[in-house]
Amino acid sequence: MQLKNQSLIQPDSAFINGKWYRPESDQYFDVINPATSQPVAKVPDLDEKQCTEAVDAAVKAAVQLKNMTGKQRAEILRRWFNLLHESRDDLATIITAENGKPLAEARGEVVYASDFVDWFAGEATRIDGTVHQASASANRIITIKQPVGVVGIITPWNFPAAMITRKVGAAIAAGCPCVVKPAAETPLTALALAHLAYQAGLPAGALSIVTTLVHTASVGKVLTQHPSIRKFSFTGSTAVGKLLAAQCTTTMKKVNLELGGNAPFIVFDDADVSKAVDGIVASKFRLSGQTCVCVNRLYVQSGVHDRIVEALIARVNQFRLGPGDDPKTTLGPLISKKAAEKVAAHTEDAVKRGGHVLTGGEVASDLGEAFFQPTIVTNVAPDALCARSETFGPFLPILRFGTEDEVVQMANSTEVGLAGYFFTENISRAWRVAEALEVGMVGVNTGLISDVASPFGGVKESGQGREGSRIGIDEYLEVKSMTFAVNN
Ligand SMILES: NC(=O)c1ccc[n+]([C@@H]2O[C@H](COP(=O)([O-])OP(=O)(O)OC[C@H]3O[C@@H](n4cnc5c(N)ncnc54)[C@H](O)[C@@H]3O)[C@@H](O)[C@H]2O)c1
Ligand SMILES: O=CCCC(=O)O
Repeated sequence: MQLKNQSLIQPDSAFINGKWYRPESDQYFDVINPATSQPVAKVPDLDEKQCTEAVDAAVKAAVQLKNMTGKQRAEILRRWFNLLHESRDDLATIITAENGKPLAEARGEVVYASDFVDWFAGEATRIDGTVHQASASANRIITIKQPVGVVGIITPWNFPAAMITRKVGAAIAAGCPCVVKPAAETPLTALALAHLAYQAGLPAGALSIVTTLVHTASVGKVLTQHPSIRKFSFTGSTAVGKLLAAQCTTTMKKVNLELGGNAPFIVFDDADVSKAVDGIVASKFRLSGQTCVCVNRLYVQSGVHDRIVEALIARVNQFRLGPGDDPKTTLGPLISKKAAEKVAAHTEDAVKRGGHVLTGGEVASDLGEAFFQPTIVTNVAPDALCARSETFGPFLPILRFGTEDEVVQMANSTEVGLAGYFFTENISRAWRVAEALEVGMVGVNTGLISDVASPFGGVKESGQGREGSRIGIDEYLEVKSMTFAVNN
């Protein structure tokens, strides 16, 4: 991989205790480029012992980070932000090589990821307490906020930079060291981020990157069960999140879970059709449909159904499917062959239940095993697999509906609730539906809701807690109340 700054990738190394770490063992795993199915690098397959070393280093760093002022931590974060910004082309190249997303999207992710670092640099200087009126007249009560302690973090492959900085930026701002296990598909971005964080002046041990494949479960046990880790933060599927949250109960860690979604997108008859189509395309096809907030089910009211479908087909047929490093590509591969097979299975199931494939519908095997054609299916049954669970691919199932009550009921009929979207020009309906949707985040007349300033998180089985925004730092802080007796 050709980079301007070749030091962002070190051969065969992880990053532990402030240094590139090359273990003596011969256990490594390949990082695969999804566009070619070929290896782009190999990284160490670290085990629970090496993860524990990273935790021990973090325990030492905790004292140092806690004793810094918020302003000092903010200065480190600002320098990190500047380095991320200067390295944005290289970081985008690394993201595209291991994740597959088109370079333009990868650059966008670097901006999004570094914005979290900048944002939390600001929050580091605003960790304030409160004053309370005591019930007993002799007492005075104040609160302070203190860092929760060492944080264990596990992240997915779909945003190899942003899913890390959204957590680590907040944790460092609060004064908490982090031990991160990135997804085995995308460890290189995580390692480059850590290298730049130390160049920015992070104390040794404050951020370690434990790369692993074979030892995923045992490393996960260290991060969820080690008594010195006080907080565990996870982004990934609901199934894995449930397992890891259960492991955390043995030591009663604070837990933050950002899990799977199944976002409904509703277009009412009174919507601006052209804006709605823009919103659907932006939300559905970002990262080839592999984001937790992507539209998973599109509900269109009968009066505008045919116009919406026609406009969507025209837009989808303009996509150029190809490898992410080709500047002409507008839609990249999925993360793996298995991911493409899942989209094929959802297509097949929808068709079996009466769905009509209007465009796409197949693996684009001429390009590679992880490419799937952008697909639109109409007449989808409410009980189809794609309506009940995340497809995580460039597959748009369309369901027709009649009334507002009916569609809100269908939108809410899932066990998850991360994002939901709708388009209407009726202000009363906008309030009603926004309040009625059982999700953590709503897009009203927009398909793009991700913003560092907006609290990110879900309800029901989509998780617990909120990341980003001015409340995201609270995930890494404990409130301590102090009662002072003034009349002895
Ligand atoms: N809510 C959010 O903010 C958000 C953001 C991005 C992705 N997601 C969700 O993530 C999922 C896609 O990501 P994925 O396929 O990487 O999810 P995943 O749950 O399979 O993996 C996520 C991480 O968990 C690790 N992991 C898996 N099994 C483990 C175990 N037994 N012990 C320890 N670690 C383990 C993986 O190696 C990876 O690092 C989707 O469901 C998506 O909606 C949610
Ligand atoms: O995949 C989920 C995270 C996407 C985002 O933060 O916009």
